[in-house]
Amino acid sequence: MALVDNSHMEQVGSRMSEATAGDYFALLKPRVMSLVVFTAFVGLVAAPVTINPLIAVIAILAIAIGAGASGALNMWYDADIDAVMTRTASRPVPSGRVLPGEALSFGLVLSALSVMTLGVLVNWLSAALLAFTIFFYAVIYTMWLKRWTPQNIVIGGAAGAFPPVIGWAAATGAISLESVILFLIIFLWTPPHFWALALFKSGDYERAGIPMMPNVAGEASTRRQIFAYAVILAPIGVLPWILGYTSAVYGVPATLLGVSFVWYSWAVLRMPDSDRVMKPAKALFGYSLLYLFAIFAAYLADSVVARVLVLGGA
Ligand code: HEM
Ligand SMILES: CC(C)=CCC/C(C)=C/CC/C(C)=C/COP(=O)(O)OP(=O)(O)O
Repeated sequence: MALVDNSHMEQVGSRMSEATAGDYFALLKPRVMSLVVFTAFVGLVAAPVTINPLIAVIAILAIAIGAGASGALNMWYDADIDAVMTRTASRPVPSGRVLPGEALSFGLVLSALSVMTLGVLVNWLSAALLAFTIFFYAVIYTMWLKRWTPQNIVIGGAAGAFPPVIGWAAATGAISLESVILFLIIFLWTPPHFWALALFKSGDYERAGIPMMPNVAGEASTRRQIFAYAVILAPIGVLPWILGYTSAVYGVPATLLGVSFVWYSWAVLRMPDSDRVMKPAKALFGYSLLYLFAIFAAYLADSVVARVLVLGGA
């Protein structure tokens, strides 16, 4: 059930907007999706096969376009709530630069294009996973969970965790335990990543009527849950090393990154209730981005080192 009025999203006749290319680019959520695409790239490169470089480039481009398309569909549907949140009010649709119908068509065309490209030129398992991920983010998360339950980003976060599995499937045509662990890392990372931000942006979500955890369960409970996810995430991040999938090139940084994640989350847990500046929450949000980039970069470095060693030994 929508908590806010959607009526302003009606398109006026067949009027065209005067959107620029930059507005369409913004519909792809390029900053967030750059990290999403990086995790897909790592899944593709770390998979234990040699993939044709041209096919690899096509696969990554298709995943990037599919991820962007899901962002455009999200912005089409969420225009009503984006309009009342300070962080999102100037996005292309709520600001009127792109009409809702244009954002919807853009998202649908790019979704179809990306899935078909992956299916025809790479393989149909990765295409099916991409289609499912777009559907999960644009429909299950955006149209349903986000406005309905404070567990929205726990369940919806699965969409953001799929890209390395898609990359892996593009390279191998299969899903393996190793790619499922990469999924788990992002899945467990998402709640602290997002709730840290929600703690210091809770006013925005309250105004928009979105049931994010701090508004529903309160700040103290959100901080405890952030800490719990961090404590589970830290060892799962080291699992690829423990299971022998990687060497210390990944294992050592993953351990340090995990310990630091728990440390930042501990600071959020210990934050006094009266702290209105929320420095620890802002620090954790920033660190969460560094963590995900660095742990996937370490995974990539590990697989490159392993290949070089194999080549050297051959
Ligand atoms: C349901 C899951 C997620 C939610 C609700 C969420 C939410 C957010 C929000 C609200 C922001 C604030 C800034 C903005 O709008 O640009 C943000 C920033 C960011 N998120 Fe997430 N996120 C999720 C998953 C992910 C995933 C899976 C990734 C990457 C793998 C990611 C990467 C980023 C990055 C890179 C930024 C910084 C963007 C910037 O500098 O503007 N997020 N996230
Ligand atoms: C390959 C593929 C399809 C990847 C998709 C990956 C994915 C689901 C990323 C989610 C990241 C994200 C921007 C969440 C924002 O949630 P929000 O919409 O609640 O945030 P907002 O308030 O900033 O719009």
